[in-house]
Amino acid sequence: MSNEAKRLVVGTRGSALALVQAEMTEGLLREAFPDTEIVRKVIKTTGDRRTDVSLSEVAKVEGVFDKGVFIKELETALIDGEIDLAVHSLKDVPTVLEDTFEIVSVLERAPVADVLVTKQPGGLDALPQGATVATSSVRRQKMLQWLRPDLKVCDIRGNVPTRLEKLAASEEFDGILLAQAGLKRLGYDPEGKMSTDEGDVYGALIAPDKFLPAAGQGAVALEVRKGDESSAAYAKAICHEPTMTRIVAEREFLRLLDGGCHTPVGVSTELSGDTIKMNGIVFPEGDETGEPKMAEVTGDAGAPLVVARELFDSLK
Ligand SMILES: NCc1[nH]cc(CCC(=O)O)c1CC(=O)O
Repeated sequence: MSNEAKRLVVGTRGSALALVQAEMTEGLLREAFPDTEIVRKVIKTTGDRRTDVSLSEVAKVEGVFDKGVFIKELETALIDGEIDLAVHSLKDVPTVLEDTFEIVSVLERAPVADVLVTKQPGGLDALPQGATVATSSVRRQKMLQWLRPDLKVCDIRGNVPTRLEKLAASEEFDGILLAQAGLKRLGYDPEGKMSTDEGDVYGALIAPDKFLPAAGQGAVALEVRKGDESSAAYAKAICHEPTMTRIVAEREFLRLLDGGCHTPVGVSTELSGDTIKMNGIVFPEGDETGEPKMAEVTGDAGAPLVVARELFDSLK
């Protein structure tokens, strides 16, 4: 990197969670590069603008490629040179990027479980027969109805704090499903009482061995223009390698299944020494209510793509 006045512009969405994740990124960058000015630019995405319809509708209505609804405008800002580095929740990033972009780094991952948040404490076991749970994720819908066929599901939109408020105020549904990572990063206790302006709600973890997370859940990804070696070097300097190994494996598995965010797929990984253990679950698509397919494989953590393919092959 040259010696002229150095400046790096970090682009982020404006949601409370996105801002926390941007702050984490900027903090690490400032520590590693005290001589570089780290600047933030907040960008509104299609997904932030269209909170009136379901997420799958947003992609269709707005003509945004698959699940890029939370990233498209950040990528445009990268291309226009308005920002040098885009910070994303990795879960929201499509498994296949346009050729112009590259995910070059990830921050240390937060816990990956899903959390059931309800109006009464007690978690899943305390939810009455026939209760309704709101979620916009097909994976969460399918997994929930597989564990509890009596439950009904409905759609919900909005950022994490908004969803908690909607739950506290709702007459229509009794619970929502959220990522432990997002709640934790926003300062909520995912295993206890959470206060909102509309009242208190209660979180309970769902064991991730029963309820597999989305690929990349809890990870923060840093994206640059392909070929922008300077920005890539900044990002790579703060990369958490064990997280990178895991998310490469998880995203490869999802890519092989050709899944976007609307594919009912769960995947989890665990590193121990030189090995990586992967668990996968795939639900039949559409309105079918068949049994899911599940598999577990263990392999060389140095070859995450190979292990992901083994998991994929064992589910075919
Ligand atoms: N599109 C929603 C989204 N994207 C990332 C997170 C949470 C943080 C994460 O899982 O990385 C959430 C909300 C949720 O699932 O509760």
